[in-house]
Amino acid sequence: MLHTTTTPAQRRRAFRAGLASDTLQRLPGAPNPLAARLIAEAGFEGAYLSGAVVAADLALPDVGLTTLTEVAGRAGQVARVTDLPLLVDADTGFGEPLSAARTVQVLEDAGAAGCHLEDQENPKRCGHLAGKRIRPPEAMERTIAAAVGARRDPDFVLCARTDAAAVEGLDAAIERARRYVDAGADMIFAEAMAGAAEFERFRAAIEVPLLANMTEFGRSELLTVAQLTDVGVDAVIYPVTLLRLAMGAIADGLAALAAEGTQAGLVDRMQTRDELYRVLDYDAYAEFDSSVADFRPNTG
Ligand SMILES: C[C@](O)(C(=O)O)[C@H](CC(=O)O)C(=O)O
Ligand SMILES: [Mg+2]
Repeated sequence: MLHTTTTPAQRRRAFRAGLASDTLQRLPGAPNPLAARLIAEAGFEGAYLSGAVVAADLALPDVGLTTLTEVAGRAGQVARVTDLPLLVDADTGFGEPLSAARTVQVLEDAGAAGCHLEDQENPKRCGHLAGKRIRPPEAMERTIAAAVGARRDPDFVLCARTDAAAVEGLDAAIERARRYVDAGADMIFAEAMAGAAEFERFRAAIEVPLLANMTEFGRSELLTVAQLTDVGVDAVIYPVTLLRLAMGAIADGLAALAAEGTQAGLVDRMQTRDELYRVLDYDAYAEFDSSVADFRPNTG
């Protein structure tokens, strides 16, 4: 039935083990809990909760409008239906260091395997846009230290994201990453890298796992799993990929429905009722029901 069969602690250990292995941990962004089921079935190592997707789903831009409650609520909904570790985008931590500390605990309670905090000033924006403003590294170090200190499960992965490359240059971004690791970060998210060579520079400079963001229509060349593995990246997110695919299909479908006056021509592109019920494990619910009580007339 539709619930995780593992504990958050087990999923965090699995995530840590995956990051320590030679296999690139591939984390597609789950636009909803149902999609997380498909991500698991397709054999991915983990799932990602994108702040951009949580915002876009609410028809909001990704400029720090969403709250911890909204993000944690979504994280909890996704985490409870999958055995995959879930990495959550915690933006800037939703406030000052004390708030970042609370964010970590709330996301632990939601069942996440880890989260990332970024060094942008509020209001933050997508890391692939121009005009970003970066906090002083000392301020980010305080946030990381607070987050690390608040964590109750030492396996909860605290990832520090630096947006500095686009603002201060690659050397400064790498220097920040070093400092963030010293402050306690378990993983570094090198945001908006142009290509493989930039990841290589980060890789040579830091010891902890390195995360790449393969978001479309951004500043980064879309590197393959083989290319990312070659340069020593440990985890990759495809944060908005599934939302973009789904919204593309929705827009096309609406246009066709409006033009044709029927959806009949679209049916062969749809997930079928049978397939939806299979993913939902519908039969198991029916069986569960009948094991509790027999609702057929004239029995029992
Ligand atoms: C990774 C990211 O933080 C997200 O919220 O998914 C975004 C993705 C995007 O806007 O394409 C980002 O800032 O890179
Ligand atoms: Mg984000």
